[in-house]
Amino acid sequence: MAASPIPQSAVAQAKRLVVKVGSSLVTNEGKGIDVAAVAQWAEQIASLHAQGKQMVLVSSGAIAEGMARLGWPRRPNAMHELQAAAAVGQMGLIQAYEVAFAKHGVRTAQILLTHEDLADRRRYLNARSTLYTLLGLGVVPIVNENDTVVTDEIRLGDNDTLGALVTNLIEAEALVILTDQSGLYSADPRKDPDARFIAVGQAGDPALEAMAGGSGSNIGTGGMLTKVLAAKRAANSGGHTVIASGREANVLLRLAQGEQIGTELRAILPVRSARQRWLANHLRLRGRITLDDGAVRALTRDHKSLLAIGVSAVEGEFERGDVVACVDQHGVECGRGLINYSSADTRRIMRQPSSRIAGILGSMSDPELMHRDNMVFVRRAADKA
Ligand SMILES: Nc1ncnc2c1ncn2[C@@H]1O[C@H](COP(=O)(O)OP(=O)(O)O)[C@@H](O)[C@H]1O
Ligand SMILES: N[C@@H](CCC(=O)OP(=O)(O)O)C(=O)O
Repeated sequence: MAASPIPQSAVAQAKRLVVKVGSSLVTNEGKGIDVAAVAQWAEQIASLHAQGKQMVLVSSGAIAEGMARLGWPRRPNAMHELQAAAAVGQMGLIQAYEVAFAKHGVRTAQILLTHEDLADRRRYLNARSTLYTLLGLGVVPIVNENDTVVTDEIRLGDNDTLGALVTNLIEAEALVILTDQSGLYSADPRKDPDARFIAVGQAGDPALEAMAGGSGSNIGTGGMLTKVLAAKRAANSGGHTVIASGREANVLLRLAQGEQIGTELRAILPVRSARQRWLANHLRLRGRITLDDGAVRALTRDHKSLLAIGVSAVEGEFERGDVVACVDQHGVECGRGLINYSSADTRRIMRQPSSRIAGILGSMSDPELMHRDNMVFVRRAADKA
C-alpha cells in the first residue's frame, strides 16, 4: 500500500497565513486589474479559509491600477501624482477583491497601513487587535500601504516589507509572496539565462541577498531583494516564507497540500518577542549614537544596558522614549532601543560616568542611557535587522 504523502511544507502546516501579491501580477504588467487572476486567488484563499486557515491578503496594485484608470502610460515621479494614482486605483483593487470573495461567501475588509502606524506602539497594538478581531470574525483582511498619506521619508515603499510586518504583527506561520517569477534564482532570470533556481534556503542567509541584488520589473518596486529581506523579517516571529509564481495554477492549494512549488525560505533564526520585533521593525529611526569598542562588547556580547560613558557621538534630534540605533566606530548597527535621554541631553552626558549625570543635567531620570530590556541586538554585523 502506498504511503500517503505527509505534508511538510510551511504552507501545509500553517494555521494562519499571509499571502502577498505584487503589482505586476495584479495588474497584468500595468494593463489594469487582472480580474481572472484575482478571481483565482480569491477562490483559493476562500478554499483555504473554509479549511479553517486564517488568511490575510496583502495586495499591491493601487498605483498601477490608478495609472491605467487615469490613462497614464508612464509611472510618474512626483509623489503627489503617485498618491493620486493610488487613491484612484485602490478603489478598483478593493472592488475587484470584494466581488471575487463574495462569490464564495467570504467577507473582506480593507486595511491601509503606514510605517508610522506600526512604529507607534499604541497604533501598532490597535492594528494588531483589529486584525485579530477580523480574523476571529472569519473576515479576510486585504492590506495595502496607505499611499495617500505617506511621505518619502516614512513610506515602506514595497509591499514585500509590509507583508513581513503583517506576518510579524499577527504571528502568522507562513508568508506566501506571489510574483511573476517561479521563485528565487541565483541571478535575475530576465537578465541571466543560466540563472539557477533555488528551491529551498534559510531566511536571513546573506548569500540569498547577494543573488537577489538586482531591481525588479518596471511595474513592481522591490524586486527579489525586498522579498528575501521580507523572509528574514518574517522569520523574526517564526514565519516561513515561500516565493512562488502567482500564475502557477492552484499555487496556494497545491502549497497547502504539501507540494513544493517556488522557493521556500525557512525560519530557523531564534524567534524574537513581540516587543523586540516592534523595536526591530522600526525602519526609520530618529537618530543614531556611536559607541566605543567597550560599549559595543558590553551590548552585543554581554547584553548589558548602555551607559553614557560608552557613547562617542550623537546624530539626529530625538526625545526621551524615541527609538535610536547604536552603531560601532565603522557605522555598523549593533542594536537599537528606546533611549532614556533626548539628543540634547545625550550630547551633554556622553563619555561621562552615570554618577555625573545629575551634576551635568540637574537631575538623573535613569542611570542607563538605554536599558537592555528596551533594546534589541543585531545578531551579526551583516544583519541589518
Ligand atoms: N535572483 C532573482 N530571482 C528572481 N527574480 C529576480 C532576481 N533578481 C531580480 N529579480 C527580478 O525581480 C522581479 C520581481 O520583483 P517585482 O517586479 O518587484 O515583483 P512584484 O511586483 O511581484 O513585487 C522579477 O521579475 C525579476 O526580474
Ligand atoms: N502600495 C503600492 C504597492 C507598492 C509596490 O509596488 O509593491 P510591489 O509591487 O509589491 O513591489 C500600490 O498598491 O501600488
